[in-house]
Amino acid sequence: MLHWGYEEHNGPAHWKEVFPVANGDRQSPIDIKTEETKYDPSLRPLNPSYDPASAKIILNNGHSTSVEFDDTVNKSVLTGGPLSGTYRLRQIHFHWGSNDEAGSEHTVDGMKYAAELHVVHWNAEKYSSFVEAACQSDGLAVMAVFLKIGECNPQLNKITDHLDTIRIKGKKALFTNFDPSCLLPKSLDYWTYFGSLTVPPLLESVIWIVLREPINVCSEQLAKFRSLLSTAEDEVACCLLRNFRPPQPLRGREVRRN
Ligand SMILES: NS(=O)(=O)c1ccc(S(=O)(=O)NCc2cccs2)s1
Ligand SMILES: [Zn+2]
Repeated sequence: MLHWGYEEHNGPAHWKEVFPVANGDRQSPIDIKTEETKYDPSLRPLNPSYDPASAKIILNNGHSTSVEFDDTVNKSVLTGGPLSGTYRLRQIHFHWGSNDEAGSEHTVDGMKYAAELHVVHWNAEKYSSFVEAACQSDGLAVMAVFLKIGECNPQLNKITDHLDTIRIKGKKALFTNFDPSCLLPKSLDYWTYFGSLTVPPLLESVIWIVLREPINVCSEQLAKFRSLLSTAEDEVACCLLRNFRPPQPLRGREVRRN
């Protein structure tokens, strides 16, 4: 496999050839079987606290589009929920499918949503860098939000309005004054479990926090993500039509809910 991606020749089924942890016992995403989740009274309310000035750039890295934040200080953080300590906001990004019938990474009783937002944080209290944290079992905390097809979402336009300026892999543009809380649903009720990055290097360092309430987006908004290119300037243009990893074996893990 040349470089990992989401096509037949380099997609999720091939990743284990370069990243053997793909067959590990705490891989993500998973199918959440709601009847088997366990209520845990020790779980606290989630407490996201983000400063819009922390937003820096919007980027097409060839695998997704992300908004990168200034994570040199504790200005945008997530505390509470299943977390002990303060996790610092690093970036947000999306996963989507080639049509509205599939696109989310986590599924709920086998049901696929149209897309999924990931809000990535790292344990800046215990570790001195993101990359160090990404190698620790409690290093990262990713909040996942399901996107379902319905009314257009004016907040999402803040992202999709910029996608035509970063069509090509590697392109980035200034992007500030953005608080990702605007993309969270009313309820912050969640499921939580121990898992991994859903993209190579698939490191098993993520405390997953999956919000139970989806947000609405419309088909036209999702279509804009599919026009991003997974290829750079000097390559034959190829659209990033889908970028979700399918659910992985639970391997006896527990999924708790608040
Ligand atoms: N789908 S997901 O939430 O699991 C993420 C995808 C990419 C993420 S990252 O930007 O944090 N880089 C991950 C890293 C690269 C090298 C060391 S860690 S997190
Ligand atoms: Zn992701």
